[in-house]
Amino acid sequence: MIKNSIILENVSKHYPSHKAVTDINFSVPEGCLMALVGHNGAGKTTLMKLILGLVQPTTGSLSILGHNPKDQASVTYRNAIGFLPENVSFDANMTGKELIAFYASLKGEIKSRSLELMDMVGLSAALNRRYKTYSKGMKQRLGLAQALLGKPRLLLLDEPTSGLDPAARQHFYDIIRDLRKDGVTILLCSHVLTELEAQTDAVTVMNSGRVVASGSLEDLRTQAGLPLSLRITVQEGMSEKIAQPLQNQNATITNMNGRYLEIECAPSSKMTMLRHLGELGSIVEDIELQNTSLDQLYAVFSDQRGQ
Ligand SMILES: Nc1ncnc2c1ncn2[C@@H]1O[C@H](COP(=O)(O)OP(=O)(O)OP(=O)(O)O)[C@@H](O)[C@H]1O
Repeated sequence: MIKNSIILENVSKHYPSHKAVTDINFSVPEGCLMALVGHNGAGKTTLMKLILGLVQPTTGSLSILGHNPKDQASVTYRNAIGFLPENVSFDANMTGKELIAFYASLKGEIKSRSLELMDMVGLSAALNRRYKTYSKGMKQRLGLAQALLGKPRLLLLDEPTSGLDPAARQHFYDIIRDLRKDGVTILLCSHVLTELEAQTDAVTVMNSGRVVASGSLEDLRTQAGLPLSLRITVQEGMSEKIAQPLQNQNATITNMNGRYLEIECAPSSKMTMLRHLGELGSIVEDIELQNTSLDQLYAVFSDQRGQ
């Protein structure tokens, strides 16, 4: 049976001045990477705070690694949670080595492991430099090393790649992949949808404090109902000849020249369309299926108000 590391049932957090999140339902299976996306102020950080037990829900219930964050009697499970906040900040005058040693001692982690983590995030050469001399990307990487102390089973990462250059981003996702191989569950907030697309198992889209869509990219593509795009390469001069038969199959031609046709069709008629193209034999030289990107899906769902 699939175990869920995070379960939220009808969770709301209403402040006197603002309804931060309303009636949230979603779960994250063990070992899954769930991306949480939404406009500024959509409620993503509030959800993370609820999961961490830093704020209590106005209504609804949460189960985090099998525990209710409200339950003060079972705080030890929190050692299995790592958190990287959006704006990491540490004591400016301490060195990286001193800082990681301090957080390691709080988590009961041995010193050698903290140095191993600093090496993993590429900060070995900066161990003896003061935090205030670190670049934004280095600060972020120190934050990640801190979040990984104590071998967490659940990681909450709020905009983890902000300030990282492309190589450091790549390195960050390499670390994430290794953690996932070990079964770590990850909830990651980000505005950088293009880089998330290849990394996530599932996406939850929030808008105005509500979940407007949640599921795998495939689920979201189905829910969005956007047409499927195909780019077809044909023998020179043959595009016009096959345009009409394709239109007869309910395809819409969006672009065409002698060698190429771009068409859109309903996702449900994908196989019919592919079979039809197969029957055209050697006229068709190549077919490229263009999946709806997370950016396009986000545009669809973020325009919707919560359900
Ligand atoms: N303690 C609070 N009291 C009142 N309103 C709050 C409080 N905390 C958050 N809010 C409001 O709740 C809404 C959701 O905030 P939250 O920080 O969760 O959004 P977010 O999706 O993380 O945004 P961002 O992407 O900008 O970080 C915002 O309108 C915010 O002003």
